[in-house]
Amino acid sequence: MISKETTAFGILIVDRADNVVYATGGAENPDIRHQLLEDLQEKRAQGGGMIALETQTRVIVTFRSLDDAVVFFIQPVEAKSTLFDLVASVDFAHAIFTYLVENPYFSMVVVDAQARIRFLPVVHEKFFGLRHGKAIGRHVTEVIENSRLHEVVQSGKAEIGKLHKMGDITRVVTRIPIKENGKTVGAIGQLMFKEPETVHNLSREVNKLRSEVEFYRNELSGMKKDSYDLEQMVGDSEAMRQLKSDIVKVAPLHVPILIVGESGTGKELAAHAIHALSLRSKNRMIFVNAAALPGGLVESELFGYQAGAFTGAEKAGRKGKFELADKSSLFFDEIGDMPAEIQVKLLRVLQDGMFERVGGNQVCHSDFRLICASNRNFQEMIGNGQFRLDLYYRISGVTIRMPSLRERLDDIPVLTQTFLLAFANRHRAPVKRVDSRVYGYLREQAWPGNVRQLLHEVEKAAIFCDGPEITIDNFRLMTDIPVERTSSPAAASVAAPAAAAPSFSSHRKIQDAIDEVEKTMIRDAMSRHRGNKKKVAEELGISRAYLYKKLPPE
Ligand SMILES: Nc1ncnc2c1ncn2[C@@H]1O[C@H](COP(=O)(O)OP(=O)(O)OP(=O)(O)O)[C@@H](O)[C@H]1O
Repeated sequence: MISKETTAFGILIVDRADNVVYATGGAENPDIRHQLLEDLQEKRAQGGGMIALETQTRVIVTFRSLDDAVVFFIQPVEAKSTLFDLVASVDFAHAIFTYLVENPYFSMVVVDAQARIRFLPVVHEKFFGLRHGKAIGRHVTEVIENSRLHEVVQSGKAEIGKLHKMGDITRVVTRIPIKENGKTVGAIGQLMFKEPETVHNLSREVNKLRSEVEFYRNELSGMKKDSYDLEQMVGDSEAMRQLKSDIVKVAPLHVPILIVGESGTGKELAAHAIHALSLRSKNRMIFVNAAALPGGLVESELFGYQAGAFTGAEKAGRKGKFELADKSSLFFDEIGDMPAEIQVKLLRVLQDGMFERVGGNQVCHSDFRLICASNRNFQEMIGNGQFRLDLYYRISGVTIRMPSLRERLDDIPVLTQTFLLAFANRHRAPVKRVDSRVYGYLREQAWPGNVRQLLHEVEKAAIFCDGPEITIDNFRLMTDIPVERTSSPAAASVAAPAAAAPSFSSHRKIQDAIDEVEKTMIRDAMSRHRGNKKKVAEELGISRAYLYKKLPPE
């Protein structure tokens, strides 16, 4: 039977000859005493430590070996004590506690319920110029300038990350009330950051990230709302004015539109504008990239599938792109890259909007408005059997041709400024000015990658420009710009349905040389970017689909 005292706090002192010279409280418990007296030599050698003892009650013993004795402080803990678990399972727990109280970043000032200092780490004593132990028992306000630990003891409310000014020095601290059985028994003060600048830097970083998130959120919501309109298509040249006026005319009509033009001329932007100006604009435009359709899944992607159509299919079945585009627009990008076997499958749905889901036998109907885009030469493809003539008729109710940048050099200044403004917004940086000679220089370039390439060159120049003004020197990498790749792929701005693009046979011989240069450039860029196709396409100002076509089969 263990008496009340034997489970209480206790002290045990053992002299150099291993005799117990003092035992009180928990130290009178024979079980505890027996365990503490074991391996005394080892404990002396350790100098001090912590032990978790599992007797009838749980106790934590802290011991210290002095010159002439070993002193044990016994403290009973609750059955579910986390402290006990830590000390019992980590045999270097004592070292951890020492680290926590001695390391300047963790070390804490401890005050009791009367705000008297109970513990002040040595680093703090040195900082305040106090001799060791001199602060103990004094009211915290007498020792630490501007301390608020007494307020925290009073209020019982923590103060996290507060600035603490002591003379010329400002630090960031945390003050936490310590409670036992719901009562505030003291408080601890702890240093969080030596320099408040660290916090300012962190907070600046967080604000920057926040505004970037905000920016992308706005971008995204803009995309979701399909809020693209003609304003997104920057340019006031004659060619652009004509293009915009054509778009305004055809957008509200229920005719399929084919947008042709070289890579990077803004075909996708035009598709957005057409949708935004159409009567279907309140519904989301649905996208299909014909060049990126996964082989085995083309049909289910486009037409959807019936419940249980195949293994791995979603239980409830799934809508395909045509169904999703009901009462909206369906944008088929890179339609010229559509594999022949798929082309034939599109004929019916493009004729009357009727289709069947994969695995189903019910005929569905979708009221979609078709917008297609391609940088391919349809006349050539139709001529050599790569593209079906009947499909071409169905997609090209009206053909819109995007002017290349070379045909609208007057737009270079406004495009450059637009890109610089967007760049500055994105990076939260001031907008750079442009030396007027830059525009003349830019007009002289070949721009095979069109607006996309101009965009990339302007952004690169903004990165390389250290000052507030962009000069020709900042475009030095433009020596990399490849020679002109192709001629315009298609015909007049708004063409009659059957009007295919003009032939380019007169360019054939030059074309061979161009193809050769193109091959070399792609090969070099592939090796420079270690096969990263995205980067290669970006650098060369060509679309990824085009790049895939030009790469040798793997
Ligand atoms: N008139 C313009 N005003 C502002 N930005 C433009 C304009 N035309 C093109 N751009 C920009 O150039 C880049 C390429 O445009 P987009 O993707 O619409 O071209 P694309 O003709 O569809 O290219 P691809 O044939 O390679 O798919 C985009 O970043 C786009 O925002």
